Amino acid sequence: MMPENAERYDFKELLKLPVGEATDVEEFLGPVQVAWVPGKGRGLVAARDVGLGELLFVNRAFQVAETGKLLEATLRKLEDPRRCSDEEFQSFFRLSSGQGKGPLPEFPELKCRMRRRDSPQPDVPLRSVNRRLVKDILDSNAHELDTSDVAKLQSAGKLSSIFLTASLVNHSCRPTAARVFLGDLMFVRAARDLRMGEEITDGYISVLQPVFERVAGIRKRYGFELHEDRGVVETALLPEPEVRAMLREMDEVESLEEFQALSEKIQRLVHGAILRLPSASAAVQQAAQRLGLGLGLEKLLLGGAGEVPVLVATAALLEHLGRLREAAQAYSRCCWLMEELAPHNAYHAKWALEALLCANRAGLPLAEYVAYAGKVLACHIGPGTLETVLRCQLGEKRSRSLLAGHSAQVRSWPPGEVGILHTLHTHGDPGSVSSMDLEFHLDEKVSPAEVEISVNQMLLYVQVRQKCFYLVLPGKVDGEPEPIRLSMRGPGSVRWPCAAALIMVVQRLWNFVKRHRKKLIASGIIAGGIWYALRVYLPRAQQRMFDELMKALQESGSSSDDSKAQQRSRARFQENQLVSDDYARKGLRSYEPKHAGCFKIDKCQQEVKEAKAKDKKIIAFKALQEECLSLLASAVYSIHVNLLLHRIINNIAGREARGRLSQQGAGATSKANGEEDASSMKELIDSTEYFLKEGPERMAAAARKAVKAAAEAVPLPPESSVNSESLSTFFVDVFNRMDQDVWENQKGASLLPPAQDQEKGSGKQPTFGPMARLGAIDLIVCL
Ligand SMILES: C[S@@+](CC[C@H](N)C(=O)[O-])C[C@H]1O[C@@H](n2cnc3c(N)ncnc32)[C@H](O)[C@@H]1O
Repeated sequence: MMPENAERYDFKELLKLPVGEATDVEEFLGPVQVAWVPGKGRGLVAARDVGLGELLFVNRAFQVAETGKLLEATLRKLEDPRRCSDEEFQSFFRLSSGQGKGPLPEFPELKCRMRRRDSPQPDVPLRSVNRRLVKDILDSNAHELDTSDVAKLQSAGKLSSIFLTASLVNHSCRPTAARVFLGDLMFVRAARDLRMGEEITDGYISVLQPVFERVAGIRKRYGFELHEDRGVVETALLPEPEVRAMLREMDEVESLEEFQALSEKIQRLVHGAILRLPSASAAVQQAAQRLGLGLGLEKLLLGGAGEVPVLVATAALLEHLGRLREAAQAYSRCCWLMEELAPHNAYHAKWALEALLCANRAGLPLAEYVAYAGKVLACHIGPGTLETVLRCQLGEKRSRSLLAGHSAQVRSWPPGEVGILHTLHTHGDPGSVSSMDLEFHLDEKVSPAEVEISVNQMLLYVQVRQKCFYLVLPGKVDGEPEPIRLSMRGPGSVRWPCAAALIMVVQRLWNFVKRHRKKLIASGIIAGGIWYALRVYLPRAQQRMFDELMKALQESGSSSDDSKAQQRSRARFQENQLVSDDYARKGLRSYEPKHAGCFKIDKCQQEVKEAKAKDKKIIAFKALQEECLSLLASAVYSIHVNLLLHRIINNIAGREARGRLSQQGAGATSKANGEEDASSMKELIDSTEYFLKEGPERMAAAARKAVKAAAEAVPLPPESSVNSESLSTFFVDVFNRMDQDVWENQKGASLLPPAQDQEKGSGKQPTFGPMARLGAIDLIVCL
């Protein structure tokens, strides 16, 4: 890795090195020389005009060590002649030990040094070294190496180092140089265009802080006072209490909206400050003029009012929320500020990369973002390093597709910013302005019709849409300057605004499609599925649901009809029951005396009374008991049979006949069924009449027989006492026997008139008609 000239360093390899790693790479000394700088001691200046990004020098660390161990490591190296040459030893002790710590020697000679190998001679005596002095030199000149990890390629631990040439670089709150650490080397480049003799400066502390914090930080850490034009202007225009209030608010802000609101507040504060410039003291105005400010004044003041951390937080939050287009713009705006504050330092490089990556994810056209990030990285690390850094971050394939077709053409403003860059040339004496040429580079989103320009005293206002820019003129304006010659340049072609806009839209669409091919295909399939579901499946499903609903409604309607019919039929049935029970009661009036005449209760009582002997009395008693129980059983059974026959006639037989009628349809009743129903009904009516006339005797006989048989199974008094349980068993037995006699054995003759016994003489028992019989059995089971 021997550089033939300044740009022959192999950055692909250098970028892979861990921070602080020793290298064999040759140092480089470019267009720089040592000079006295008023108020600062020695410093490095440009030996000729230098272009932006030009390599100024490459310096190898004299010593690298863990932070906190640098002093010991440096002492050991200085003491040992095998490791530290006399020339290096002398150069080290020519370094500043801090302001006011003794006179500075003449300019040390700048030279390139090869990496020194430890000498093999074993017996060289060690040097004696002033520990205190070494400590002071390190305090004034040491660098921490943990800011170089821009590309996130290297894991920078907490390492400190001391460089012999780079230690001649003074601090500025508007640095002119950018440095990066690669291995044990420091690369220093021009961060702006430099004129011959212009000082090469670096930021010892963060120059993104307000002036009072920068002053205090330098005083505390390096022990010298800051006297700079930036600080003078800032102190005069930005009142410290107002900036402190902003900083306090910054600590309390929690949401994106609050950050955005705070950013707007800071911008209002800064715009108010700029308007105060014309009424500021002559010293402040001269300091502003020396800074050569145009838009830079706004940027510097925004930096001093704390806009950068607010903007970085806003960008990070937008990125986190997936609002990538806005995030890309916010990072671009950070870069826009850095152009003035600390161009091409590690932060600037980081935010240029973030803007590019967000724009890529947002599907924005990348040409400008690539060009800008390429420019910033070229000035921060070296030419062509964007590709290497992207490859390490995104991988070979993605970085290649991101960079495809984009030339690394260097553009001098951050993309994504609705704004203008300007070069301002004035003619006439300094101190008054009567005519000027202004050249605006508009970005493609701005047309000249959207730009308004007005001049007032030292300020020239340029209003682009909602944004206001202030240009501080190098002298007072005498009246309205005439003529203002304005030329517009840049990609914002206004000749064919519609066509240009259309082409831009198509281009963006095409880029988007190319980038998100797979997602678009998947989205198309999903959208097709949703369309099918909505247009085809949904109407079908709705129709099916509608049909089912109608069916359910019909069913519920018919079931309610059914239940009404059931209610009606039940009411009719109950009414019929009442009617038939009434008939049954009337029938019993003639039945009762006949039934009573069938039982000889009085005679049995008499026999009990008349019996003298105990056993005869018991026999008489048993006969009385059987007669009474038979009367009871016969009476109950008769009542039931009587009710039963009437209910069968009025309800059951009638209902069965009606049911058959409705099943077959009105008027469709078969003749055979009709005749059968009529003959069954006649059987029942005849049976009822026969029962009421002849039944008492037959019931009494059946009851007596059943009681006699049951009394043999269930002992009765006086042999045994009875309780409700034994009585219940007894009567169940009695009625079962009566059932058998009357129904099951089909000795229906007891209930049937002799005329019904059609097969009389045939040897067969007479029976009920099948329908009447079924109904009767149902009813008996219920009873
Ligand atoms: C790293 S040295 C820079 C070179 C130093 N001027 C010299 O002559 O060796 C740091 C010292 O330079 C001086 N210095 C650097 N920047 C300065 C500044 N902006 N204003 C005043 N003194 C500065 C301070 O004395 C500081 O301690």
